[in-house]
Amino acid sequence: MLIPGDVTLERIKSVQPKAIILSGGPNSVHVSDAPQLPAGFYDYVKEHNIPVLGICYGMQLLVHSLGGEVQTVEKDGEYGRMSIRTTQASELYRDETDHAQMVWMSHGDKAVRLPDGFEPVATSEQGTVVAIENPAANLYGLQYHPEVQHSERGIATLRRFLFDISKVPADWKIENVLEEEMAKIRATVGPKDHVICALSGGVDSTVAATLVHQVLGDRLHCVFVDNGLLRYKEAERVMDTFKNHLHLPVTMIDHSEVMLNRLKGLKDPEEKRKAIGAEFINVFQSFADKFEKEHGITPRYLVQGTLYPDVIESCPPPGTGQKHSHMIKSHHNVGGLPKDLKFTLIEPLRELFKDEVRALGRLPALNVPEAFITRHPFPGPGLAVRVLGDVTEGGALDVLRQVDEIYINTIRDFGLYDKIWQAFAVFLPVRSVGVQGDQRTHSSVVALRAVTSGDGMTADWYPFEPKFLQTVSSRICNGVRSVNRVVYDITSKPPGTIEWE
Ligand SMILES: Nc1ncnc2c1ncn2[C@@H]1O[C@H](COP(=O)(O)OP(=O)(O)OP(=O)(O)O)[C@@H](O)[C@H]1O
Ligand SMILES: O=c1[nH]c(=O)c2[nH+]cn([C@@H]3O[C@H](COP(=O)(O)O)[C@@H](O)[C@H]3O)c2[nH]1
Ligand SMILES: NC(=O)CC[C@H](N)C(=O)O
Ligand SMILES: [Mg+2]
Repeated sequence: MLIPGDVTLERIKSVQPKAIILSGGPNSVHVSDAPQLPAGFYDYVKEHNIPVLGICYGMQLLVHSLGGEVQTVEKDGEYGRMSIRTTQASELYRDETDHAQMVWMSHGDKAVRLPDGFEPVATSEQGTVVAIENPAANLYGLQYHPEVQHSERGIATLRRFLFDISKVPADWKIENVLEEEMAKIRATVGPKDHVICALSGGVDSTVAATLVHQVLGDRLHCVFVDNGLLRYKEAERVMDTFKNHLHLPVTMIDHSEVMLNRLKGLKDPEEKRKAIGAEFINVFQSFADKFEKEHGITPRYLVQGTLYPDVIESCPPPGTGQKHSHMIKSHHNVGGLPKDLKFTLIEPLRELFKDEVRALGRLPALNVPEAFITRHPFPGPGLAVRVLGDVTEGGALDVLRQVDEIYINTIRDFGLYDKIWQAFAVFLPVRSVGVQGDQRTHSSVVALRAVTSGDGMTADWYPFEPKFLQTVSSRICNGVRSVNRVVYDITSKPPGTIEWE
């Protein structure tokens, strides 16, 4: 169970935890309103012998609150990939002494003195203490993120903490999520209610729509919006696949003119995201109004394929108590929603990550075709977050469509599509000098991005072979007249994000 970091001890007691994980967060323990442990926390966990694991900020909080010292480092922050090594036998790693692994880090503070009773059991290449434990008190800390896919043995360490040290039963099953979410929909939506589903052709909304459709049947009305920010021939392709493979009734609404007019002149990524979120809702509202006129019933519910990362990265919604997390970017379907939203949202995937959604979609009960399950994610704001700045300037969207199509086709030609989690091109708001056919050119620059990931929360850049890069670069410059330079993005997340805006 997830509960906010600033709850009372009574709230913690009410869930009768078998183990407690204190998560990471953007604060430093030295900031005055940083999340603290409630008074009496250590007495409570000691009395009930509840193991506690602090991750990143959580570990720093353990160290700080128990009398150790945490310092903010000026240089040598650790963001992204880092090698660590266990230094002695421990409870967390059992007898794995002197064992190296690659982990993912994201911190600028570190523990420089440990509280009494704690031992350092692993350190990073840069000498930072990255794992600590006090087994007698059942307290553990990891400075890196074991929960992310790129931490090699992270899941094994979490399993060790939860199932061996804490003896928590391993009974979470994706099948249970399916049943619980279907039951929630049955309990929420009345027998005569009609529901709209925002359907994009992506994995998440397709799985969400299939799940809701099983409960509501023809009272579900799927709407696919052509927002003018889609990829090359995307609208035709999506409508075609729905018709031929999924057999869900979908209405396509062309909103591209309104959307592009609204985006004219907008340069700030957040302003763009908010405008797009609002326009999406305008489309669903008009659809609901029209439905009411025709059928005398107002659809009051809106299904979206929102995932947990969309929620974490967006401005924390009011009332969730998540005041300590930072807004990274407003996902159009969460932080980009207008304040006066008239729909009640149905988001059956809201607490899941992408790999879990893929597993859900593959369950025989849903049986979503593999072509949907394995698609690379494509963000709702589409090419608008890949044309940096004003998307309506200088034909950038068209150039990007052509470049993206060549890039993805080349990835397919090289048999790499399923090895890459997401790949796309970015149109940069700069021009570079080139020479083509002995003529000077002053033309566009595009960046290519390809990442590996499991859930989109962290990512690493994909190490293409030189042969691929040579081929794709010449195909793009030869095939798209106004591009004379191609660059490849070699930034992991963190410190970058996957999209550029
Ligand atoms: N063009 C669109 N038309 C209608 N709804 C959309 C569109 N794009 C996005 N949405 C809605 O916004 C939600 C979030 O978009 P997002 O891109 O994260 O998910 P997805 O498209 O379903 O899956 P994926 O992440 O694999 O692309 C979608 O699940 C869907 O409900
Ligand atoms: O539907 C979406 N609406 C959005 O506003 C949005 N912003 C980012 N993304 C997708 O989320 C994943 C993580 O992206 P970032 O590292 O850029 O935050 C990547 O898969 C991104 O493509 C979005 N999807
Ligand atoms: N990811 C985190 O929990 C970061 C913790 C803290 N803000 C740091 O930079 O050290
Ligand atoms: Mg999408």
